[in-house]
Amino acid sequence: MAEASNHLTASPIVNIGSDANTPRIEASGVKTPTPVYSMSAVEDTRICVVMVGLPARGKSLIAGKIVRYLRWLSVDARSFNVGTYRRQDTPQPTADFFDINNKEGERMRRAAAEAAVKDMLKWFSQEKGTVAILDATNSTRARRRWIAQTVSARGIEVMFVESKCDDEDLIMANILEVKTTSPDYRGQDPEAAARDFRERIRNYEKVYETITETDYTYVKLINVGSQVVINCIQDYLQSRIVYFLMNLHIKPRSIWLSRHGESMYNLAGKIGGDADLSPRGMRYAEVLPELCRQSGIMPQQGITVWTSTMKRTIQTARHLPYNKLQWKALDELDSGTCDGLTYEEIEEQYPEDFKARDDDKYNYRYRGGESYRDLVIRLEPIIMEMERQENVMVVTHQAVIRCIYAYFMNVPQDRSPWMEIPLHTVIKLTPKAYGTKEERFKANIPAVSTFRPKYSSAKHQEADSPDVNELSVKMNV
Ligand SMILES: O=P(O)(O)OC[C@H]1O[C@@](CO)(OP(=O)(O)O)[C@@H](O)[C@@H]1O
Repeated sequence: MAEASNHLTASPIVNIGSDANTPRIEASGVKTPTPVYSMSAVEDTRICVVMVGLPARGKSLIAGKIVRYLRWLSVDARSFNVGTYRRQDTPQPTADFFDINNKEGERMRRAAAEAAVKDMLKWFSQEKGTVAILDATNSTRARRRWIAQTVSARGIEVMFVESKCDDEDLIMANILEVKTTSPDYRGQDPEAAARDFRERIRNYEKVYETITETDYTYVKLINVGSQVVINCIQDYLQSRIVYFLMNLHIKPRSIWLSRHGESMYNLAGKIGGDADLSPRGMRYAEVLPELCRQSGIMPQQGITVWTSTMKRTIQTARHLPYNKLQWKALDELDSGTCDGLTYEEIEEQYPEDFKARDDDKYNYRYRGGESYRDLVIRLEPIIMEMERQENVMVVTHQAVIRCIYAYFMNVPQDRSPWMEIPLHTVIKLTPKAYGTKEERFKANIPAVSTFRPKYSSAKHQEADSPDVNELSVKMNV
C-alpha cells in the first residue's frame, strides 16, 4: 500500500495535469494539505466585473451566474449588489426616488454605490478575493469613470458587462419576475408594483448611456444570447468569463435531473460498473414519462433528454418520448481499481484510501480513477451546454448529479459529495432572478438508498418508502 492516501487532486482549473498542480505526496503516505490553485493563482489576477444596464435587463441573474460558475470552478467570487445597500436606508422606494431631479434620491443612491465599492475593495484586500461583481445599473459614463478610476487605482482589473435588451417579451418576463420576487415590492399589489417598476425604468432611460468607452474592457450582451460585442479582453480569466457569458440566455426554462433507476449493482451495494437496471429500476423507467408529465415537462415546448453512455441511464430513459443524446462526459465518477467493489470491500482492501476519501471526498482521486474535482472539470462543457439550452432533462449518476446540482444550487465543495440524491426521484430546477427553485417528484417505487454516511461501509439499506408521488419545493436564494 505504498501510495496509500495519496490520491488527492489539486485544483487543476487551468493547467490540467501540469506538474505545478500535481499534489505533493509525502513518503509516509500522509497527505499534505491541498494547495489552493485557481485560475487567478496562476495569473495573479483580480477582476472587478461591473454590470451595466437598465432595470429588468437580467443583470442580477447574470451576476449571480458568473459568481456561481466561478465558485464551482474554485475561483473565489462574490457579488456586491448596490440595491441591497440602498435598501438599508430606503427599503421600498417609489419610482420618483430614481428621478434625475430628485437630489436626495441621487445622494442616497450615490452613498449606496460608495458603500458597496468600499466593501468590495475590503473584500479584495482582506479576504483575498479574486472576482467581484458590482451589480448595479452603472448607467452613466460619469458613474463608470468613477468606478474605473477607484478600482484600477488598487491594481484591480475592471471589466464592464452591459446587458442591453429591446426584446419586449424578455423585458416583460423580467418585470413579472421582479414584481413578484424583488424585496423592493414585497407585500405590494403586483399590478401597482409593475406600474411603478415601469416608471422607474423610464427614469433610468432618461440618463442611460450605453458603453462606447473604447479604452475600457467590456462585453456588451445584446438580448442575452443573440449578439455579443467584446472590447479589449486582457487575460485568461477575463476570456473564461466572456466565453461563459456568450453561452448564456435569460429565457425562462427548467432543468430536470434524475438518477438512473435502481441498478443490479445498486442492489448488490457495488460501485461503478455498467450493470442493467433491477426489476424495480425497470418499473421506474416505465413510470418516468408520467412523472415527467406531472413535473411540468411540456413536450410541445421542446425538450432533449441527455443520458450517459452507460446501460443504466439509457435503459432508464428509453420510454421517454423525447429526443435523446448520449454524453460520455455524463458517465459516473470513475472509481478506478475500486470499480465493482462494495464499500466494505474497499475498506478491507484499501483501508487508508477509504479513510483518505472520507477525510476529503471532494479531492480524493481513486487509484486509476477520478475525484469529484476531476469530475467537475469533465462536466464543465456540459454546464456550458446546459446554459445554452432551454429545457433539458438529464438522466445520469449519483456523483454526476451531485456536481450538476452543486452548480445550480451553489453548494460548497465540502458538502457537495455528501448530498443525498435519492433513486427514483425527479429533481426539477428552475433558475429565477433571485435564486433557483427546486422541486422534487418521487415515484412510488421503492429502491435501496445508495447514500453512505462518512466513515461508514454499511450495506445499502432499503430507502424509506416514498409517499405516492411525493412533491417537495424549496428555493435556494
Ligand atoms: O461518491 P460516492 O458517494 O461514493 O457515490 C458515487 C457512487 O454512486 C454510485 C452508486 O453507489 O453511482 P450510480 O448512481 O451510477 O450507481 C456508484 O457507482 C458510484 O461510485
